[in-house]
Amino acid sequence: MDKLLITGGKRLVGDVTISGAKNAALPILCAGLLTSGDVVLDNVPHLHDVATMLKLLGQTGLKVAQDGEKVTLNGSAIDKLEAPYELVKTMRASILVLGPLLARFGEAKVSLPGGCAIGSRPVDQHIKGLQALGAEITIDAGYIYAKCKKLKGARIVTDMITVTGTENLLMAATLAEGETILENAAREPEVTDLANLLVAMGARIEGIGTDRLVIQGVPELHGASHSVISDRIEAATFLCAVAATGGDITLRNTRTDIMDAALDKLREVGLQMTIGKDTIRAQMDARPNPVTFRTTEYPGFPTDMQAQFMAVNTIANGPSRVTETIFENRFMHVQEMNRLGAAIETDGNTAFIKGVDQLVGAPVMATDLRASASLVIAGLAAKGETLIDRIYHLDRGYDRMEVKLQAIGANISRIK
Ligand SMILES: CC(=O)N[C@H]1[C@@H](OP(=O)(O)OP(=O)(O)OC[C@H]2O[C@@H](n3ccc(=O)[nH]c3=O)[C@H](O)[C@@H]2O)O[C@H](CO)[C@@H](O)[C@@H]1O
Ligand SMILES: C=C(OP(=O)(O)O)C(=O)O
Repeated sequence: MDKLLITGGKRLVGDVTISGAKNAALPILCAGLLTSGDVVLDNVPHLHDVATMLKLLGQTGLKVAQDGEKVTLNGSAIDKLEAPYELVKTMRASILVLGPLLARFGEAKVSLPGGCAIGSRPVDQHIKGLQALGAEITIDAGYIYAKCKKLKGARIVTDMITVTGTENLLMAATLAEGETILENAAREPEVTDLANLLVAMGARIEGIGTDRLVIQGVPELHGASHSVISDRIEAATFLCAVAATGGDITLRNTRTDIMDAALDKLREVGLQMTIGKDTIRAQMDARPNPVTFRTTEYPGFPTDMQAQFMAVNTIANGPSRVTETIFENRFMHVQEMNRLGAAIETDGNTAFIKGVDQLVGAPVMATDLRASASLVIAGLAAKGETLIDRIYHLDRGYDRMEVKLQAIGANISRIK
């Protein structure tokens, strides 16, 4: 199992090119199931989750051609309407094949994803929404069996805002008969990116970017080309890294208009930023200021940045408070950060961080994707060596993070 060895204390200086967003690429790849035409994608990140999704899609009979960041999908010969447990268990986003397969072929069998390190993460809203569209759904032996003659448009109000739930229902509704209204829809930029691709494929969607999506179903969709949006979480992760270590970095291929909540907090931290059209130059020469925040749905502060900001707070010049409202168990990094000398206490969904003068390197264990990234940030700022175990979590969602960090001066290496 690969590990990362970091010797902390280096300032980060240089350029980082941000990759396409994992959370946009995964639903967008599933949109390839909706048509027999070619879906030609660019800016697809090199991630384990993308490789897993391509494997899963390939097993359905979807043809996949990959050339670097370009991926071409062709769904003219899909014959296996299934997502098996072996793949779903390694990547929850596999649930995103359910809506498209059902809408186009009238049938799907998808393993239930189950919980994960950050929470129980049920998919009841995906199921409830598809049932409202007329699907018959049964659950047996860990699998969701979904069937329908033809999905029929309906008004769906989800109990909570769900990102992949919105994406699944949106994809299904594009091929349903008549009008579907998705109320309480997620407004995350990754949902918008998917919706833009669907429109390019011939879908009729109004309200893109709002919490009310109105879809007029069409009999079929056609092929299209699309470039996946830049990863706002990867970009903000590198900004947190330089806020913790000090330095002067420039991010390229960013989308600064979809990062307001994180950028506001980074300004409060003391990071000096010069924002260009698709670049951010970030300079830091002082100890970070502490920032207090609570995670909420977009456009609020993203839960996927909570752990990385907590890493910055551990060495800030004062106390801070972090409240996690999206997932019930997303503080697994706290104990590991405390092993590095941080002073964090938790009470329910709130963490109280003191801010210490210096972290000290130690062996730690990554428990989930963003927890891994936060430990990398903490390790870069710590004195001495930090060895991070179980970095397969990091590889799920960051495109060669250690290579990008090496290029800006970090002392980090992968141990096989
Ligand atoms: C692949 C992808 O895009 N993953 C992102 C997506 O995950 P994901 O789409 O799984 O997260 P959701 O937005 O669905 O989850 C939000 C909350 O709703 C709950 N819920 C959700 C669906 C449902 O049917 N029932 C239910 O109870 C979840 O347990 C959670 O507490 O959005 C999260 C919240 O921004 C991000 O952290 C993930 O990085
Ligand atoms: C929680 C995340 O991803 P996933 O939904 O794929 O587990 C994440 O990207 O931080």
